[in-house]
Amino acid sequence: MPALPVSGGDFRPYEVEVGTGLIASAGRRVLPFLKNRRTLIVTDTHVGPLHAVRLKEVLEAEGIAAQILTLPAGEETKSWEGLKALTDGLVEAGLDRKDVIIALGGGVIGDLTGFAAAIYMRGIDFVQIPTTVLAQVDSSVGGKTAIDHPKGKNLIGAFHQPRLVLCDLDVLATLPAREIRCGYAEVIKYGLLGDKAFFEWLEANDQAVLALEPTAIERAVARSVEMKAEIVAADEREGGQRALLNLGHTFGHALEAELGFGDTLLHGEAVAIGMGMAFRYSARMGLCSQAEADRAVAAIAAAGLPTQMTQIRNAAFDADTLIRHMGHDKKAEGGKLVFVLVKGIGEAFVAKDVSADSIRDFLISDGASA
Ligand SMILES: NC(=O)c1ccc[n+]([C@@H]2O[C@H](COP(=O)([O-])OP(=O)(O)OC[C@H]3O[C@@H](n4cnc5c(N)ncnc54)[C@H](O)[C@@H]3O)[C@@H](O)[C@H]2O)c1
Ligand SMILES: O=C(O)C(=O)C[C@@H](O)[C@H](O)[C@H](O)COP(=O)(O)O
Ligand SMILES: [Zn+2]
Repeated sequence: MPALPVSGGDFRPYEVEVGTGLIASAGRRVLPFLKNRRTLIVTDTHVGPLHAVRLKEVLEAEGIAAQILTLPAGEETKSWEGLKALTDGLVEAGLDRKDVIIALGGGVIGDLTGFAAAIYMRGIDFVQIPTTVLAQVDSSVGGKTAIDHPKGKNLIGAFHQPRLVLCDLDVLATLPAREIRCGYAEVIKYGLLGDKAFFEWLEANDQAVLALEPTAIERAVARSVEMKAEIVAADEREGGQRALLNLGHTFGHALEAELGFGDTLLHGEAVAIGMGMAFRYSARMGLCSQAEADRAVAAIAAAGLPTQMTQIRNAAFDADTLIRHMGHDKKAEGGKLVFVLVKGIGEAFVAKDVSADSIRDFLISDGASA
């Protein structure tokens, strides 16, 4: 399929390639961006043994000197410690401003490498080779890079767009089923926030997407990237409509923060629950019909994703503690919470007039403790 452009915004345009055999031809594809014919591949301990050596060989066959830096797999690496290890590695590798780093991994490696690229020598280029469904459909595109802070998700970061994104569908074959479901949460998010026809296609094809059937996964990734590219081009810095990509995230990030950013609750699962909550809250407030909310929740659950915080653990989450976490949400303005709510499936909007009391009442009705 033709490359998808991310262009039209106030940033240097770039392309997202979606297809098979992209790592096999990565040397030729990244070469135009490498002035020094050398690079550092940043990966993690799961992806490295599976895909990094092959990428290095492909690059070397094109005359590109490639080193590999492997960081521990998992959300914990999106931290000051992970950033220190990576920036130390960049210094040790002697990379200069004309060099390009390659992020080979999921959203953790992509967000961390993008942030390191944004600050190393005040900014060098990077290429994204996302290896999870989630990273292909969401995190590799759009230039949000960050690490987590114990108080909140992605609190330390920068906008820094990649030069190129290669979404090689072949690498998804080694992905655990739980991670495929996490990626699906961000895929269905696009339908829920702004494309009811895509949502309906997903309702009918969810199992084919989850089974990575070639035409289904290609369509799911391509449509997601297309929607993200359009929104990012219109509003790179989230002054307005980019916030729609945050559907489910105010609730989801609060749950992630409360659980300490480990693997008890993965980001995609948190977003799945958060979207369930956003639809239930919207229905409770009379903004959307109960039938639409039930349909959205049923479609998320049909993919084997959780939709309620009561599914995470037996002990109830404390409503006020969750609201405190929400206070660290980057959408909050002057201490007021901002939520992405819905009028129906495919009709998300940004709500700035949400009272903390109504959220508290909702959280308690949804399983939190008072
Ligand atoms: N920047 C953005 O716009 C954006 C968007 C969405 C999510 N995110 C961030 O992305 C992160 C989540 O990303 P993720 O879900 O990709 O998690 P991840 O990077 O932790 O990857 C998930 C797991 O799969 C493993 N893995 C990755 N590719 C594999 C492969 N091909 N085969 C086998 N194992 C593989 C990883 O080692 C890890 O254990 C979160 O930190 C989230 O905040 C950022
Ligand atoms: O690209 C965006 O914009 C998003 O909101 C995509 C989200 O899926 C992603 O999780 C993002 O990292 C959240 O951003 P944050 O600004 O809420 O930390
Ligand atoms: Zn997300």
